[in-house]
Amino acid sequence: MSTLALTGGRVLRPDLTVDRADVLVDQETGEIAEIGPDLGGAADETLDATNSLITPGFVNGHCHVAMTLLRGYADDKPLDAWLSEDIWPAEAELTPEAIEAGAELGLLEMIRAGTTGFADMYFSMERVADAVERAGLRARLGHGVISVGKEHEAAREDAETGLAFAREYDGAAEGRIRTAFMPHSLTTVSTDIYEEYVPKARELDVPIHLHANETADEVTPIVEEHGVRPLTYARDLGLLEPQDFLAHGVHVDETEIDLLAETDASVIHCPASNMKLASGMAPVQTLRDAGITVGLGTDGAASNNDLSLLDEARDAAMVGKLAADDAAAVAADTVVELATTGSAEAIGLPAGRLEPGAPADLAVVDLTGAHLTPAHDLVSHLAYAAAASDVRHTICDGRVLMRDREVLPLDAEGVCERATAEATALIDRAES
Ligand SMILES: N[C@@H](CCSC[C@H]1O[C@@H](n2cnc3c(=O)[nH]cnc32)[C@H](O)[C@@H]1O)C(=O)O
Ligand SMILES: [Zn+2]
Repeated sequence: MSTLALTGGRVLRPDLTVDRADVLVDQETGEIAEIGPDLGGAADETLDATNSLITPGFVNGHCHVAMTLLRGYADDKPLDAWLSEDIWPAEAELTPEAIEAGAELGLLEMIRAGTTGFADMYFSMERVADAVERAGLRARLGHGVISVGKEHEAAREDAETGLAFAREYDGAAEGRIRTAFMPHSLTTVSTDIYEEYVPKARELDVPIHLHANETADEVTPIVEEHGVRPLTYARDLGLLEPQDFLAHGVHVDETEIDLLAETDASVIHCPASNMKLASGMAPVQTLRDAGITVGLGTDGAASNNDLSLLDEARDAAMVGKLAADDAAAVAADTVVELATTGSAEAIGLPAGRLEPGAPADLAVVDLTGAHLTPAHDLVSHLAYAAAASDVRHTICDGRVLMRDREVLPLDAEGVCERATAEATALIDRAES
């Protein structure tokens, strides 16, 4: 077997305790072979982890990775106006080449932030899948289906594209890519499309992922049109199976929380996007207390405006306390779990865990920064003080994706140049 050893560091165990140990990775299976003292000697390749913490790789439960092209293009507006006045007109000019360039930029950023897995909803997803295959991460990918503003046949075609992608790409990139059927939201996809396509997605046995209960403006029309709360409507459409996951879940009432707990569907909390678009605050502590699986997502870079799960963890803790009016709510260990195993479980990808036999999806965080000194509690540092730029090495499926801040599978300079050129041309087309 070919082996990789991470030596001289500390490891964050699944019970969130920390101790000094080396980690030996079997690069053929992509799994952790052994954790213990002095494992460097016999390994084929070594990564220095001195003064560093080895953690499970971070998992981004909800993203639109190619939206890096629109980072900073339109800010400071609520969801409705932001999408309809700025984002959708610009997205109408996207080409498959632009999406691939934007996806590569996002993947570069994610690797540099210690992210090893993510869920993504966008279009031209075969180009996103190509970029993921090259970059080496794991992903749950789906074509975002929208019917609003389209003739019925055009909406059906969009849904067919979504099904075809889910069918053809599940298991791609040696199994690192999994798929889902991804209707955009409960208000942007019509009831008849749901009625026709949810059963078809079930036949493929892929999860369903959608935006739900993100803003108060989305709740009212559903209650008015269907006479029930959005998640009751979703359940009636067959949308809340255990493998399904919803982005946001900000405006959920008690009956909807009960429904999520009963059905076992998961919620991806996106605190930065929710704060930036002033959508509201998800009741994260209440969702967790109800036994609901909660993950953490950045959403797209245009509503965040970065793709760092460490930032997101800190935001989740801060806003979670405010929402619960309780400083003890959404504590440090909770957000570290949300950013790793919580997201992985919600989106149905294997999670990195510091134990033998687990996938070697790892991030190595440099602890020498002034902002991480002293080191009373490393879980606290991950939750409240560490930044994406502290991540030294990133490993996914046993392969080193970043070594000492150098991203190996991608040419960082070329990726940034291409993305800048595509983003500039995109905005020129959108505004001409
Ligand atoms: N096939 C669709 C594409 C949908 S992709 C998913 C969409 O979600 C949009 N989006 C990004 N962030 C959010 C959010 O927070 N809420 C709702 N939609 C979002 C994103 O801009 C993109 O248009 C089409 O032809 O338009
Ligand atoms: Zn989104």
